[in-house]
Amino acid sequence: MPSLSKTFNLPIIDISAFTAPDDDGDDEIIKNRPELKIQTAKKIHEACRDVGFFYLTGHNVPREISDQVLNLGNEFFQLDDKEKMKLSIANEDMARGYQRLGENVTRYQKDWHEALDFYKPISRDHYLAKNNLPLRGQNQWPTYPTEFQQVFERYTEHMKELGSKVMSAIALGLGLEENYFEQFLDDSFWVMRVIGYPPLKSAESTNRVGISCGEHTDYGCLTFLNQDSTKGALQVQTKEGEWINAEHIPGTFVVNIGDMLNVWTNNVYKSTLHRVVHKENNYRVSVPFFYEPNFEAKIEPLQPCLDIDPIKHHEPVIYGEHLLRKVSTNFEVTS
Ligand SMILES: O=C(O)CCC(=O)C(=O)O
Ligand SMILES: [Fe+2]
Repeated sequence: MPSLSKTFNLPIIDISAFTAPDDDGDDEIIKNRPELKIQTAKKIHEACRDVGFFYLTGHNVPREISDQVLNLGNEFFQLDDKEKMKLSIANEDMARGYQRLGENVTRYQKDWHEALDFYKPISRDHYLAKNNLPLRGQNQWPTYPTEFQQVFERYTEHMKELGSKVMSAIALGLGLEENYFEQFLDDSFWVMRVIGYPPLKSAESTNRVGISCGEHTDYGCLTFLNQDSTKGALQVQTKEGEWINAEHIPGTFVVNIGDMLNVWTNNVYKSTLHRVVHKENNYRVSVPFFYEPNFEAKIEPLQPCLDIDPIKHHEPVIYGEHLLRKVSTNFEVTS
């Protein structure tokens, strides 16, 4: 039976206790930082436990740059197909690069979006390169718009910094030392997708199309979604199985947790199902940044979570192996 979709307010959490620089002049934060950190960590803990999704403010990523990445993404997708296909994932490693409409699949249905994917660059002696595996290649940067690479690389630095701050808050919220996760994240195998969504109605005569992006959980650690102002596109499933809209709120990121945090917390935190159903007439752009563990990181249930429930609900996972399994089922490439 189809579920209803309605607008619902996901928690909005201010992370400035973790992000505000010591010299930014906000005396209130500087004076009360330890206490504010604990309050913030508690809010994040509750959001991760209860919904797995929240909005983030106070993140210190300049608005100008998060708007710019959306605009540059939009400009790129307006190029003609021939130009875009010059960056096809088939040129490289079947993961880094451009995927045209319908090339992404979720549960055997084509997703109605096109995308450009970037991953952490790797060296020639990386395990992936030596074993000729997917992800072994180089990122394929568009030459037009000309400032694309430079802006997205700056954005990546901001997002890695933010990812590590949110993970400090998560560590505190779980009763761990603030820097606990650093050992697993200091060489984060991040992923950044630039996604373009034509209206869903443009897919009507195409075979096996599902929705704009089929329902899924994210497979890593934390996702920071930068979405344009299109209404009603991103939907999140509540514990009750109802689909609610995660509308654009200017100046925020939508943050959700991925499967690795579900393993780390032995199911205390949920990686929540979400999907995109873009019914408006405009061309929608979103840029999710996936802040992920190191490729070699071994993820297994954490002691504070086992103190609550000693039954281990997950076997240890090596993040890179998990990633390769996921990447190999994502695309259906036709020439
Ligand atoms: O475009 C969006 O709003 C969400 C995309 C998404 O969930 C994903 O790429 O994992
Ligand atoms: Fe997602």
